[in-house]
Formats: sequence, structure tokens, C-alpha cells
Amino acid sequence: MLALDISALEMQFPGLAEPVLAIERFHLPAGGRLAITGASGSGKSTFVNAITGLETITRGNIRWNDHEMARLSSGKRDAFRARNIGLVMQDFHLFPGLSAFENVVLPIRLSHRLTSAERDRASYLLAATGIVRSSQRIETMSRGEMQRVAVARALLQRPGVVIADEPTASLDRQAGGEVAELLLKLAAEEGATLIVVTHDDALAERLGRRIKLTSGRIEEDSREVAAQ
Ligand SMILES: Nc1ncnc2c1ncn2[C@@H]1O[C@H](COP(=O)(O)OP(=O)(O)OP(=O)(O)O)[C@@H](O)[C@H]1O
Repeated sequence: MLALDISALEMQFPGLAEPVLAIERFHLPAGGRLAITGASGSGKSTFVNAITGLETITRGNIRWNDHEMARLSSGKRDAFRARNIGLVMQDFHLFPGLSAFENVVLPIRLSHRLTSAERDRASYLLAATGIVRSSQRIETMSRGEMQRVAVARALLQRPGVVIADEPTASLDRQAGGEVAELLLKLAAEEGATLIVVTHDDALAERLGRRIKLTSGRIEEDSREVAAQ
């Protein structure tokens, strides 16, 4: 389980007068659940890229427990992300030509030979996500099934944190609801911290805490409202 601490964070891009992200202080406890909302262009994806180390921050600190992202080289950040963060993206990032099972285990296969425990966990997760034909080629699956495979892949290595960027955006209401349900269930099973960027009010509601970004700043934080 990983807690997130942000202080004096700024993300600036060349040619822009204002920082795209400016967050003075933010804390999410280990095992906490958070929805990130905000209008298009408010900085949600930049926030995800910063906390996952996909982008180098301009100023400030981002810490996961004792790991300070800015102090890690980009190779070490990649290794930290691979080990600790399960990512579910809107456009799935799955590999055509491979089966559902092969897609789930691909990140592990790139680093070492699959152990039988890892094979069993992949099968368990595919069953838990309702994928019956795990040998079916991914490109022949429905969008809802693809996203469920992506959820299984993200959970495979029992990450301390699961981050999903609009995981239900390209799905219809029923498929989106199923994916949301799975994310909540499987993250809770592992005690993982769960962060979801979403426009889906029903999903945001279920996560409990919600922040709203406006021009890269936290305009609303439901936890602070509740504490008043
Ligand atoms: N590499 C970059 N160079 C310049 N500007 C950028 C870069 N990346 C993002 N931006 C700008 O930063 C702002 C925030 O973008 P971001 O993608 O984080 O928004 P978002 O809230 O995720 O939007 P959406 O909901 O449309 O995906 C936008 O104005 C965008 O144009």
C-alpha cells in the first residue's frame, strides 16, 4: 500500500505563461480512494503523468511512501512504476495479435519467465473479470472485454497503487459500470490505493473522495468540505 504526498508541485510546458499544474499540498493515505474530475484541459492527465513519473515535474515533490519521484533517474522511475503502479488507460494499450491471457502476462514476460504462481494469478484475474475465453485474440473482443483485460493486467503484480485514466469513457453505461465495479473490488482485495480520473459521476461517488481541478489547481476537495 502506498500513500501519496505532493508539495509545491508545478508542471510547466515551454511556451505557456502559466503552469499547467500547481498544487501546494495534497495527501492521500495508503489504501485511500480518489476521483479526479475537472473540465477538458484542466490538468487531469498531466496530474496522472506527474504522479506516475511518466513526465518529469518542473518544481516541488511527489512522494509515494519514502520514494521521492524527482530524485529517481528516469530508468529508476520506470522500474518503480512497473513494480508499484497498475495503470489502466482509456485506450487500453493492449497488443493486437496476442490473446487476452498473453496480454495480461506480457509485462512480466518482458522481464522474466512466467512462474506458475504468476500464471495462476493471471487466470484468477481473468476469471474474476469475467473473461471466459482467455485464449481469444484481443482485437476480436468487445471494448468492455478489452478494458476488463486491461484491469486484470494492471492488477497482476499486486501493485500498491492502481491508477485509471477515464477507464469507462469509451464504454456504454453497462460495460462502464462493470469495469468500475471490478476496479473497486480488485483494488480493495489487495488494499491498493486507487486513483481514477473520471467524468462518470456514479463512479466518482463510489470512490468517496473527489477533487476537482480547474486550470491545474485543486478547486474543490470533498474531504476538506466534509471536514468543515
Ligand atoms: N506537452 C505539452 N506541451 C504543452 N502543453 C501541454 C502539454 N501537455 C499538456 N499540455 C496542456 O496542459 C493542459 C492540461 O492538459 P491535460 O491533458 O492534463 O488536461 P485534461 O484535464 O487531462 O484534459 P482532457 O479531459 O481533455 O483529457 C492543456 O491546456 C494542454 O494543452
